[in-house]
Amino acid sequence: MTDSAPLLACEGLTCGYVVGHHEVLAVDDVSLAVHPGEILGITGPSGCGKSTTLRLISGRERPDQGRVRMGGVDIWEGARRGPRLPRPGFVMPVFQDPVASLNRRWPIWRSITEPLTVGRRRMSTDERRRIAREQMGRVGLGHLDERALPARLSGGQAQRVAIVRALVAEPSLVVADEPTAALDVTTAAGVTRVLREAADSLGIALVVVSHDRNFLAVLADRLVRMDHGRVVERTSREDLQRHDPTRPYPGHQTVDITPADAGDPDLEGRSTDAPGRPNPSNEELSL
Ligand SMILES: Nc1ncnc2c1ncn2[C@@H]1O[C@H](COP(=O)(O)OP(=O)(O)OP(=O)(O)O)[C@@H](O)[C@H]1O
Repeated sequence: MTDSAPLLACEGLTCGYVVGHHEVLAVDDVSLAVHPGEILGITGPSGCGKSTTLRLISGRERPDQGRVRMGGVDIWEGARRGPRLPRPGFVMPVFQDPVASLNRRWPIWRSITEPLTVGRRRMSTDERRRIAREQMGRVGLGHLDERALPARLSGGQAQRVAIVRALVAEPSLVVADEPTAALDVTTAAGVTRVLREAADSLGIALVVVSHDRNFLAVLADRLVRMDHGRVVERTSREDLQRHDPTRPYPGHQTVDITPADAGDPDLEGRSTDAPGRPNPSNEELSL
């Protein structure tokens, strides 16, 4: 893992918005990288630039300055309209509000398999329903009717559907913005296991934004903390887990925040030693 090239490498990302007569610098010189199978957490107070960073690194928004490279390719170099992703479905999003992220008029089989139809062969309804059922079974939703509408699902069920939808076309990168914020603790733990499994068994890289540092301490391999648009702290998983989670995090080890191509710890890969990683023992959750 440590020898692998970063799947996502961002350097010097800067993004501002004009609000009235002022410019808000939402993201200020952010550099980070993620490797296949790695989960990077981004945390920080409200308004510090987490969601904007996620939009920039997933190609949903163009930075004012800086580069976003996916699979070694600068996605904005020479781009006239949208980003030039390595392939369709290379990056998939998971949003905070799972029900709102699904088309409320579509049965869930249609939402789950919709990414499979983009730029690919036509698939019959029967085939799509079969695939949806198969995918649902893998995240503990095998008992649900794939013809149900999202309104029939609980928040946790809807988020699993949204995650399956994000994973079905085998993305290389999944970006998730507060994926458990709308869920209770138990449901959130199930969703956390599904995300971890996606990284471990499918080698998918994940970038997860959350204001909840304890949640990220369990899920992520590395954590960056942002404040006022900047990365102010980078923490390894080992450092996170050395700390008693029942107490607030004091100043744990702060490492350098130099640009990604100048010896950035983000580019040096993840640690494989992850003692506190949630154990995805539930077979149903296996992806
Ligand atoms: N489309 C936009 N237009 C104007 N200002 C924006 C826009 N998007 C973000 N901002 C501003 O940029 C700053 C960073 O916002 P962002 O949503 O990225 O922060 P955040 O850390 O995700 O916040 P939260 O945790 O509350 O969602 C904020 O001051 C916000 O008001």
